[in-house]
Amino acid sequence: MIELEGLTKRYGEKVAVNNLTFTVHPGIVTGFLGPNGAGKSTTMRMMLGLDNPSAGAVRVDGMHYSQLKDPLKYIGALLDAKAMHGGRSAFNHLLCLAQSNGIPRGRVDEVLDTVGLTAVAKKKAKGFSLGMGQRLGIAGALLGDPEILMFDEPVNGLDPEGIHWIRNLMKSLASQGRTVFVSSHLMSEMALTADHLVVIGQGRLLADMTMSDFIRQNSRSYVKLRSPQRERLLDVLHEAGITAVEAGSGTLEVDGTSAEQLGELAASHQLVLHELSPQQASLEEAFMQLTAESVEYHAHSDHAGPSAPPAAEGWGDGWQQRKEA
Ligand SMILES: Nc1ncnc2c1ncn2[C@@H]1O[C@H](COP(=O)(O)OP(=O)(O)OP(=O)(O)O)[C@@H](O)[C@H]1O
Repeated sequence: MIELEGLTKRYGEKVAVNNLTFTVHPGIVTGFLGPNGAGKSTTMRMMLGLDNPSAGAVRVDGMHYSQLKDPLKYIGALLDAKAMHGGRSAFNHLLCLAQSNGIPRGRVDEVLDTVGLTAVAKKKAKGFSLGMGQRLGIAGALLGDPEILMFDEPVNGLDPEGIHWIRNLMKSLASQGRTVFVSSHLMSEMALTADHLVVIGQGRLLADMTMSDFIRQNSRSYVKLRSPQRERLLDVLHEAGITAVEAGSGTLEVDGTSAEQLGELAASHQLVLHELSPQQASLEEAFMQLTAESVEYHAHSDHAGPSAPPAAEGWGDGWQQRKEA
């Protein structure tokens, strides 16, 4: 596992990472999320001993990175896929890494095969596409057969087949009992891959919980109801002390009561329902709700009126209005 304790990084006045304490556990994929500039890369660099913390510590299997003998056998990482000697072939790049970490030569062919680069193993890395570079970086991470893997934006530049491949790779690494820690801005992808989430904003820890708890706690869940006996249904709900909000097109929305309870209530009054559907926000909506206040860099649309909110805050405002309705 990886343990962070009070991890802090200051660049002059700027506190890039602010007193982060959390543990990344084995056997699951942990997603690492945060808006641009939140401090994800800085945190990952400190986890790998590439940057020194201003305060606090990171332990990998109970040790500091610098104490690990042949670190690639403990922790494999993809941080910046372009950070390699472009003049070397893919094979030679991996061979150099293997030789400097006491890893057998035969492992190079194995990882090239795993990432699908065997056919271009002798080609120079500088001629590689972004996606091929990502695959080579992933091969480097897998080289030492480590128990801990860290990937910073691993699907960057990959085509849909490549994205599918990396998703399955991460899940299978976790199912083998390894610790998998991955950052990504692609929320739909993260929702499909991660079991657990660590979310930071402006360097601070905002959430450390399972994917389902995160979505539940940071979004509005409600039940959508439609009935040809709408007025009667409204009366029944009112009598039961349940508040329903009219959402247009004859649809009602109810907070705080389960679909099961609503269905049974309707049935006990012999009311016909055309729709009874629990609604849950997506990871993206939950993420934007939680991080709206810690987004540093807002995009402003030229077409939006002066009173239009920044894109990242739009959902939050709308949600508040709906919640209050
Ligand atoms: N070497 C540095 N010197 C000064 N400031 C830095 C340095 N490295 C990072 N920062 C600042 O620290 C903050 C965190 O940056 P970091 O790259 O860790 O964020 P991030 O979450 O990885 O962002 P992104 O999602 O955009 O990649 C940013 O405000 C950044 O400008």
